[in-house]
Amino acid sequence: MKSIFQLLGRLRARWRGGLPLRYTVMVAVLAAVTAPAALLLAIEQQLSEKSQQALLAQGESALMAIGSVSIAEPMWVVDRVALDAAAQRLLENPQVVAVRIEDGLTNAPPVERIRDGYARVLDAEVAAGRLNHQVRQVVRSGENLGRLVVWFDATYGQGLLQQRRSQMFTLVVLQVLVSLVVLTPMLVSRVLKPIERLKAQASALVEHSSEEQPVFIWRRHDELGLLGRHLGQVQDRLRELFGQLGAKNAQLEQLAMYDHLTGLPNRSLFIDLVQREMLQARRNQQKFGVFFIDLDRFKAVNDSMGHAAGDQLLIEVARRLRDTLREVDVVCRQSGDEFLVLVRDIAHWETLGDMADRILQAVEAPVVLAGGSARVSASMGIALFPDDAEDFENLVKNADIAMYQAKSLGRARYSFFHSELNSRRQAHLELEHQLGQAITAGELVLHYQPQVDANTGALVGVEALVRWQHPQRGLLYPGHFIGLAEESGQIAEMGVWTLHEACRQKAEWKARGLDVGCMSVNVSALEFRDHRLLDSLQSALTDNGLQPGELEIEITESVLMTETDTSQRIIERVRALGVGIAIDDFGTGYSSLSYLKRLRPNQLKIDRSFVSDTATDNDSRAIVRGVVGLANALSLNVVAEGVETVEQQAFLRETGCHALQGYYIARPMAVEALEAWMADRNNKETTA
Ligand SMILES: Nc1nc2c(ncn2[C@@H]2O[C@@H]3COP(=O)(O)O[C@H]4[C@@H](O)[C@H](n5cnc6c(=O)[nH]c(N)nc65)O[C@@H]4COP(=O)(O)O[C@H]3[C@H]2O)c(=O)[nH]1
Repeated sequence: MKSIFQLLGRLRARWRGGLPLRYTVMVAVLAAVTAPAALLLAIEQQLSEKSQQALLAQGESALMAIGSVSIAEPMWVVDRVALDAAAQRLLENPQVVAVRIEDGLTNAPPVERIRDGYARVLDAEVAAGRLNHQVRQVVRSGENLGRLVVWFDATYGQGLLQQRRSQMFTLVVLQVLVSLVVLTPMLVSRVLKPIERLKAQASALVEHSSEEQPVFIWRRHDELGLLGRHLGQVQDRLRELFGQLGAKNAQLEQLAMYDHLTGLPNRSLFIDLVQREMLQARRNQQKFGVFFIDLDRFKAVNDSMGHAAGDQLLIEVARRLRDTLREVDVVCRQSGDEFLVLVRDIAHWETLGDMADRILQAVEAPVVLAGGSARVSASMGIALFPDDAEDFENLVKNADIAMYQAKSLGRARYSFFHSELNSRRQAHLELEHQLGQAITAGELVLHYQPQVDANTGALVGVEALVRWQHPQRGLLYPGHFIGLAEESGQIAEMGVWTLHEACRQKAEWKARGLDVGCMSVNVSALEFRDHRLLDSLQSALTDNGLQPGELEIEITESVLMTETDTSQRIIERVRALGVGIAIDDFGTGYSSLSYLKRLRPNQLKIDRSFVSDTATDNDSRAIVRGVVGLANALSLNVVAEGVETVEQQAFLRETGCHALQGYYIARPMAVEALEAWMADRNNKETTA
């Protein structure tokens, strides 16, 4: 019982939730066919019952009338045989159960005819309502001859009705069946199947995927056909949109997972790959390495040759890294000029070292760029899983620390991670942070190194060299922080300060009648390409009232020789301000004589390395002679840097070098020391 209720409950829920359409249509067809038929049947029953009764009643009356007339003559002549035959005829009527003819003229016994089985039960059946009996007087010529009594079967009508009912029912069932047989295929083919097709078409739309879609062709011209065609159009449009979406998705995935410049995996994808590698390495008890690669001097190339060249360089480096590594290794561009490499499945430490060497060599080969060729190197840090760290962040952090170690050891090399490197890296970061505050805190100072006339020894200029008076570490030289400032971009602010301070000091000396000659200020590659340089120079000159020829900027040869058109434009503007140009470290880069002619600097500074070797190395002597000859030919001034000995001084004098700078003459000095040095020389000259 309980399960029946449950079933009913489920059916009700199903009904509420909606039957499938084919069942609904079948139910509707059944209801539409059977309900009118059933109604018709019921009404027909009602009507025929009433009309049947009336007909039977009429039939009984007619029979009584005919019967009484037909027996009147035999009664009159007392013909009992004829009476008996008449009674027998009446009994032939199926309604009639018994007939009695009573003679009222004679005392003759009545003529009786009773159907078998009713002989004794007539009165009881009448009492039970199953028989009707009717009495009719037999009259002839106004004389009452007797009575005709007939018992009729009261259930006779019911039987007829029942028979009629079954016939009607059979007809209705036939009609229902015929209707179903005719209607069902029609509904199925004209409605249900198209709806099923529409459903399949709509499902295909809902489950739209990139896979091949079924094609639905509609030839019908009714509403369903129209709907199908519309769905088809929607499907086509969707297919088109999905196609576009797929292409966009692929594009987005590429953007999200790969570096757009180099096409290498980006950091997100790299993290994913390293984390998978960790799972596998743990399972198989394997090791793998992570290289942290940072390009040395990339900033200088980028700043001096422009961003397009920088991009070109990165693309080339990425290609070389990819070519150098094995198929199984992964190289990713982490940011800017930093790359990460996942070196899978390593058997020995030496494997890593060999790979690192190959990478260093590959990166160091010259790269031909649009504005000339450039050379960069790489500093690399190597951390090993699981020895150095067991999670991605620490693994990369430790490789980064090792990379800094490689950088501080002189760049263009690799270094393995060791935990004590942590503290050095911390110190480095700390220094970078402190440098940001050093300018505002007034911790930067300038020292000045004299430049003297090679022949007379007269002071012709001073070079301003920056120092950092660190509150804890004492006086720091540029080697400790210029690279840091270039990497962090703080060099721009530092450059502006240096320029203004050097000009201020020059103006102060001038005001006090001290002639230090031309003031030379170093300008880094980044500052040289910065459009603010000209404003900075202009304001430094006007703020301090300096005249043309009193200020000179030193730019390294490599900076000037890249993007020479731009360099030339900058130099022309600098010159227009009355500021001189000296090419620093001359001879160390690739000098092109034609560019030198075009750029026309005021002065060449022969690099210290050549000067220091002049005592022992014939080549260096030849180079110095060559540079001096070249400068003379182009009417440029030549300053030799790093003069440390009297022999070097003598040689340089002999070559025709114009000015000398170096420890032999004087070290870079603070303002007071320089003033004392000048006073001392003046005293000596006076005494001499
Ligand atoms: N061994 C030896 N060295 C000598 C001798 N004579 C001079 N020097 C050193 O050589 C460097 C000359 O400067 P530089 O080539 O422009 O090279 C400079 C320059 O490129 C850069 N620098 C210094 N000050 C500034 C600055 O204010 N701005 C920029 N952008 N760079 C600066 O830092 C570099 C190093 O500067 P310092 O450490 O001051 O080192 C100075 C100076 O102390 C010598 O006889 N023997």
